[in-house]
Amino acid sequence: MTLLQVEGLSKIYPDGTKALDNLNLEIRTGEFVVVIGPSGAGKSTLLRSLNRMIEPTNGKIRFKGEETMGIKGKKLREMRRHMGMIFQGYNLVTRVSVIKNVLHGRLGYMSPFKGALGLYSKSDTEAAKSMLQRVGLYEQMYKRADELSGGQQQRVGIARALSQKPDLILADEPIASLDPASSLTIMHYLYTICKEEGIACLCNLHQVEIAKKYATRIIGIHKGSKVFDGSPEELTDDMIQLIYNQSHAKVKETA
Ligand SMILES: Nc1ncnc2c1ncn2[C@@H]1O[C@H](COP(=O)(O)OP(=O)(O)OP(=O)(O)O)[C@@H](O)[C@H]1O
Repeated sequence: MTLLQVEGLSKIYPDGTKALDNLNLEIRTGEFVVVIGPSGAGKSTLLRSLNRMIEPTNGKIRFKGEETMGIKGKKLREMRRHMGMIFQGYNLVTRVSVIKNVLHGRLGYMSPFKGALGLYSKSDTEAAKSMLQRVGLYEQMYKRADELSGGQQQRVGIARALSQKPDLILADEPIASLDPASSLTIMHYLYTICKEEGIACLCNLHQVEIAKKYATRIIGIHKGSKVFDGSPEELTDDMIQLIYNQSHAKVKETA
């Protein structure tokens, strides 16, 4: 089933940089899609345009059957509840506990008053504990977030995104700040939990080998355009060369 449909998405930044150029994309329920492409290709701009952290210049975005371009206020907040975001720099509130960071994923479901006072329900708290169990951090839940290693902080980031009960996770270079071993641990948790929960994931990565290991589908972007859309098997070495090095006019789109 189609979860997200993007048509003709473009983003021109105020300084004239064309970061996305008429991009089309479809994500189905439960897919694990990895976006690759050279630095500056527009990967972050794409992810952030989908949840409207960045305002696209043009195009249509349909999420769970609803047009999301132009929606504001309550409707935008409701849409964002269903799109969890994972960041390269984790974006935790480092001075508060691990479990509080996970509970922040519930803020979109609470009144601003209850949220400001941290009045989380018992069931939210129990769910947060169970998320932390799943990412192997149950024992660390009352530590301050900044007492954890980078890899552990990113596991908190995953648990926080999951506590939103999202249909889609947008992961913007989730392993770019981590060593190779921690990177694989993070990808393992992200992939496994998304699969188990039936959550779709759109993940930007620089590491092509890791993309091929986990993705059910890979999208290659170059200068803001989609130039490859296919299975990991279809992403041959020649195709990788073309995505990273050459004019996308030569790159065959496979889907
Ligand atoms: N706020 C901004 N204002 C102007 N140009 C921007 C802005 N943010 C990004 N860009 C430009 O838009 C283009 C796409 O940037 P983006 O960060 O989306 O690429 P990326 O593929 O995620 O790169 P990287 O892999 O290095 O993170 C680049 O040319 C970048 O310099």
